[in-house]
Amino acid sequence: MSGIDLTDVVKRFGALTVIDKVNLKVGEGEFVVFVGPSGCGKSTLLRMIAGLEEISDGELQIGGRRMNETPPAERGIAMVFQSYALYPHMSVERNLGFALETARLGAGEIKERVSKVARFLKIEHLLHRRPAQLSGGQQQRVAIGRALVRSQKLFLFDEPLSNLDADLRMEMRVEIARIHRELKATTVYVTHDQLEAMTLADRIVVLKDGRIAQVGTPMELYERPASKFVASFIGAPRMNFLPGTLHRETSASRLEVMGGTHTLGRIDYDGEISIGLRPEDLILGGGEVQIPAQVLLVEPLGGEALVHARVGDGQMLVMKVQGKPDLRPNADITIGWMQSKAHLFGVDESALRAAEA
Ligand SMILES: Nc1ncnc2c1ncn2[C@@H]1O[C@H](COP(=O)(O)OP(=O)(O)OP(=O)(O)O)[C@@H](O)[C@H]1O
Repeated sequence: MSGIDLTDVVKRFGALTVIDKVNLKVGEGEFVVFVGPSGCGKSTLLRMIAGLEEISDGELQIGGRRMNETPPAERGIAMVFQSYALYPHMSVERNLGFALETARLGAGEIKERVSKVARFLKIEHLLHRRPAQLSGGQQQRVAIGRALVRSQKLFLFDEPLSNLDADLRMEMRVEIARIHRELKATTVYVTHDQLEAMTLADRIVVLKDGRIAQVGTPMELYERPASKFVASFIGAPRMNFLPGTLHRETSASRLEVMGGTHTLGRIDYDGEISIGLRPEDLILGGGEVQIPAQVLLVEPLGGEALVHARVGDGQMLVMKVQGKPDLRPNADITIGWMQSKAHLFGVDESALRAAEA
């Protein structure tokens, strides 16, 4: 039993509240990723689950048992940090087996478990090296191996890949996904990296100022962000925002944007809004709603390109298009979108939805 249950969990450092009544259930075997801006409390919350930070208020249960007062070593967790924290003077083999030595397992069993994990992570050929003789990716594999060797049911990762270059990050991301698929351990993972969050998570928890802004599957957060904050946080390049106005009428709403007026399904809201448009949902020279724009810059990315354009009185938009469009700076273009792809946010920044038909 390794599900996690956080109830009204609070963390204060002196007068500063950094985790503010968080409620969250992580199911057994689930992979949950914490994301949010720097300082929002991701690591603190993870460290509270690990027992490395005390819980000021509220309750933490793991596997249905209260853990607030339980020391880290007795929580049944394995943690992998950004800094690999390997022992520099020990071989990879001893680094992997050290926790088992301190748990007083016999030499035969330690050797067996270490070689099984080394085989699983494809680091058997490195067992006799010291950490300094390994690449960053290899060191991180050893750090993960050290967590695996203890056969815990709950894994906590704190930005484990952020010291690696882009290629290695991708390789290790695939590796972590494989480990989770095969071992099905409950996993909580903190990252800054969109791609890691979107590809690894069963559910993403978006934190803001020590509170949960939204919890959902990656696609739920991408397709139905609950607020402008979540919308701008999930997706790369970031969502564009244009100012607009909604007028509620008897059976429909009228949307004004950049001088044009459009009819939408009825939304129970009147007044100024922000229209959120993902770069990949903008259409060059098409769409139900179209606005004039001027090209600023085209960035070719290979199979696709980012077109930066100016609309209205100096507002900027980024559009993702397939191939390499033949557009010069200052060219006049039309940018459009389908109504169903526009995300509308009220002045309080929460998402506005059309009334169900
Ligand atoms: N020991 C401490 N004493 C006082 N304040 C702390 C302590 N540790 C963390 N904080 C504060 O708690 C808040 C949350 O920090 P935390 O490291 O959890 O954020 P984070 O979301 O993980 O940030 P980052 O993405 O930059 O790692 C920050 O405002 C931080 O300054």
